[in-house]
Amino acid sequence: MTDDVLVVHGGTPLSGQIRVRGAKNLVSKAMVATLLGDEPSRLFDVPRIRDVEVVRGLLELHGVKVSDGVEDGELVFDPANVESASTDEINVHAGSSRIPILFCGPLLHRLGHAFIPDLGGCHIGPRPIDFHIQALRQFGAVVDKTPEGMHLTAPTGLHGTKFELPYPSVGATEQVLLTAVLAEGVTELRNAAVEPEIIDLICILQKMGAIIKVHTDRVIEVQGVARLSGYTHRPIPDRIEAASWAAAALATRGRVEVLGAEQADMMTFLNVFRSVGGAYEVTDTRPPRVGSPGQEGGIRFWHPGGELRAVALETDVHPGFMTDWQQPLVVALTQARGLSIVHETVYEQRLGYTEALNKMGATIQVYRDCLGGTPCRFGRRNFKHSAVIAGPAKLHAADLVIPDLRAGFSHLIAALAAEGTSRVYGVDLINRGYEDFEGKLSALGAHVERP
Ligand SMILES: CC(=O)N[C@H]1[C@@H](OP(=O)(O)OP(=O)(O)OC[C@H]2O[C@@H](n3ccc(=O)[nH]c3=O)[C@H](O)[C@@H]2O)O[C@H](CO)[C@@H](O)[C@@H]1O
Ligand SMILES: C=C(OP(=O)(O)O)C(=O)O
Repeated sequence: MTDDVLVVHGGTPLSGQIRVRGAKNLVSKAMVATLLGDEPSRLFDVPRIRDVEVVRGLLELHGVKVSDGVEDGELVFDPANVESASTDEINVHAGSSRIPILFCGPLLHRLGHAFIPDLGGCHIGPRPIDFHIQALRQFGAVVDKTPEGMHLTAPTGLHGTKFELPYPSVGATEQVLLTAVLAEGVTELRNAAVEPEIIDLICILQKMGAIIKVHTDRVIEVQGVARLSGYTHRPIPDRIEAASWAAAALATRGRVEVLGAEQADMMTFLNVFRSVGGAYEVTDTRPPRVGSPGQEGGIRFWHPGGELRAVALETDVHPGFMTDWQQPLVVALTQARGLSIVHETVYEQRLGYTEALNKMGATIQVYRDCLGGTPCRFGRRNFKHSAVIAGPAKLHAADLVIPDLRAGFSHLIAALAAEGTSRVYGVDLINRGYEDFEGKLSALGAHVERP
């Protein structure tokens, strides 16, 4: 742990330009989808993050040849020789990411069996996989949970089914999509998640030859096909990373242009950002004309001076305010005048990181009640899932230990906004979802160093 520490000299506004590439929460799934094709696939703008390494490792273990393409960030996947891998080899990746659960359908289609290691991901609630397992069983999979991981077979193949999600889970929706596309017959999924990353995954599957209809009211219908080809795809940019840098600009009273950020995927965040008192400008996103270098677009975020305003917000499924935007934004809310209220309705335990902010001088109280909005699933279950943030607070330096990905980035923002020198331990965790965050911090003029 001692060499996994970043020394942050706070108090300098972040200023400059950085670029975001393909979304962590799409790219990893796009990589899994390559298993479904009988031809190579090509994915652009793949960020160098830990989750991508984990999925690449798992694909390679299963015989997919992964190679670099011509462009920086381009990967080519050849699934011609998909084969079984040993449980020991697969278990090397146990606990490292949530994506392995999405290998179930594709491996069952390609091999007739699958082994899934224990999942990782952020510790922000119990994160059960009951919807995944129920759906897979309905498709015809036999699921056997053992102490070493999960074994699956499909003795009579996978067949289309009707399934209604108790909650619009992103992962379970992707599980159904990745299984239904090659299943025999029609699948109807009700109460599906419709996050932009899911729509982009549907675009990829459609490019491969899938027939997927997105109806109104969260209903998705998939008509299974006998084979899928490869795809060529440029993924949607990472809207969580973009919002994280926006929050960092606001908390440090700085100005950051996030090249690649897409307005359409961030509308809800932009509304809140403006309500708090942040300013932004969507920069030119027109595609370059043939023969001209063109201008890469993005969104410029800045603190316009004066005081920030408290807001009340509630995290929700798309098109609501993303839960993954919550932690970075709360740091900026510690600087807003008045009482801000944040009601976390997606995860039971995503407010633990506020203790560290309080240690730095913030005043944040967490409550078990559903504050400021509609009662949610957690209100009667005794989870501290609402926060009241009193501001503005003068943040001071502290020694911090990063608990998870987004909380980790929020600790970093707090240290940058605070006066004095903080030591942030466990920063390598941030590499799971933020490409070259240290390089980007330096590009934005942050004073950070490895001891
Ligand atoms: C790799 C990835 O894309 N991660 C994202 C994905 O996570 P992930 O796909 O894991 O999140 P889900 O949308 O599935 O989870 C939402 C809620 O549903 C619950 N649930 C989910 C599945 C299940 O079988 N049973 C169940 O009860 C979860 O505990 C949680 O309370 O969507 C989340 C919600 O936008 C984001 O925060 C994560 O960044
Ligand atoms: C919760 C997150 O990711 P994961 O599902 O990979 O843990 C996140 O990206 O904020």
